[in-house]
Amino acid sequence: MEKYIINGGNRLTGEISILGAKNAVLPILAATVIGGNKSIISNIPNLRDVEIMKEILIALGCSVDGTGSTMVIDSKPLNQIIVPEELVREMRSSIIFMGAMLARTGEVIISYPGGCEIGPRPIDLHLKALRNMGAEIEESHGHLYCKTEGLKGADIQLDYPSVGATENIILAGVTAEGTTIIRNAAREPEIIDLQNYLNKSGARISGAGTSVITIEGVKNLRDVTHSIISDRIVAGTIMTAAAITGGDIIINNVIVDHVIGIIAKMKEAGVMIYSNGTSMKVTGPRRINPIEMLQTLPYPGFPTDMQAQMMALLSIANGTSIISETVFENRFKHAEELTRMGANIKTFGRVAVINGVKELTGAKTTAKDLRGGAALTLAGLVARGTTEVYNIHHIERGYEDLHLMLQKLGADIIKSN
Ligand SMILES: CC(=O)N[C@H]1[C@@H](OP(=O)(O)OP(=O)(O)OC[C@H]2O[C@@H](n3ccc(=O)[nH]c3=O)[C@H](O)[C@@H]2O)O[C@H](CO)[C@@H](O)[C@@H]1O
Ligand SMILES: C=C(OP(=O)(O)O)C(=O)O
Repeated sequence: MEKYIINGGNRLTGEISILGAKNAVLPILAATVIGGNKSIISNIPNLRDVEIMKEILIALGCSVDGTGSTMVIDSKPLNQIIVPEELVREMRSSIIFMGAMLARTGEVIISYPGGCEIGPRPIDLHLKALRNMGAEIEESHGHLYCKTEGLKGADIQLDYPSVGATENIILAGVTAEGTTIIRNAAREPEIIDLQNYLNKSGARISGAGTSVITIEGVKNLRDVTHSIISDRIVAGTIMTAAAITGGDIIINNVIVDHVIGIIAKMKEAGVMIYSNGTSMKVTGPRRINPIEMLQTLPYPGFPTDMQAQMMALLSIANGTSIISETVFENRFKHAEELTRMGANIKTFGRVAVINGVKELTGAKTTAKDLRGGAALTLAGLVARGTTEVYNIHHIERGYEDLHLMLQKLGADIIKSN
């Protein structure tokens, strides 16, 4: 089983460039099946989740080609309606094939999605919306049998601005008859990237990035070339690496607008940040300030995907911080692991109280999920002695060679068997 071994204490300095966003590329790859067209997608990070998406596309009959960070997908030869269960169970984003395949073939058999265990993660909002659009969905033994005689535009009010449900509805609406309106839609930047990709191929979508999205159904999609936006959560993770080590890092190829919520909280913690559109200089203070209240919220609120990393940072703050996790029910598994490293953290349901300690000490820890694993790695950078992070396959779902990025910035970290 692969692990990271980190000898803490190095101040991280240097320059790094951020790659494409996992949460943007995954729904876009699912969307490539809709048109029976060719999509050339660039700036794709090399991640386990991307690999699984690729395997699903191939299993559905699509041709998938390309080198390095560019993928060429031709969905014309698609000839299957079953999305393989063992792949669907690997990650959450596989559920986006439901909307995409209903749009393409009017039929799909898919199981309940897997992914990080950070709460129950139901898909009721997806199912309700797709049923409203004319899909018949039967659930049996963990499988969803979905069929439609033809999707129809609908006016959909989401009870919660779910990212995945918003994406599924957009995809179902692309070639549906008439107009689909999503109210209380998720406003994440990755939704805008999905809209941009689809519109380049001839879809007629507007409003992504706001809470009302309108999709006018079209008959056909054409070939398309698209470059994925950079990953705001990887950028935030590297910002935390600078902050936690008292380092000084220039982060390039970041869309600063997408990390404003993260910058605000980092500044509260005493981190110095200078930015100019696509670059940031992040300098950690001598001692981190506590944050009175950090609450995770749908975008543009503070991202839940940065909560664990911030907890690692605040564990060495000069005082007490409170984190309230409002998005997922069970996303504090890293707290117990950080405690092994000397952190003083108490959790009460969805609230964590972090009493900052002067120093963390190296320990054997286990990544329980993707961002929790990143948080342990960050803590290891500053801990006295050696930290081992096990189960790094979780981390590799969302970070391309995190250890190499950190090595480049001066960290003493290796990946080992
Ligand atoms: C691949 C991807 O883009 N993943 C992101 C996406 O996940 P994902 O799309 O799964 O997140 P959602 O926005 O759908 O989920 C947010 C909350 O809504 C609940 N919910 C969701 C759908 C539903 O039908 N019913 C329901 O109750 C979920 O259980 C959760 O508590 O957004 C999350 C919230 O920003 C991020 O943490 C994930 O990194
Ligand atoms: C929870 C995450 O991803 P997913 O929705 O793919 O599990 C994440 O990126 O932190």
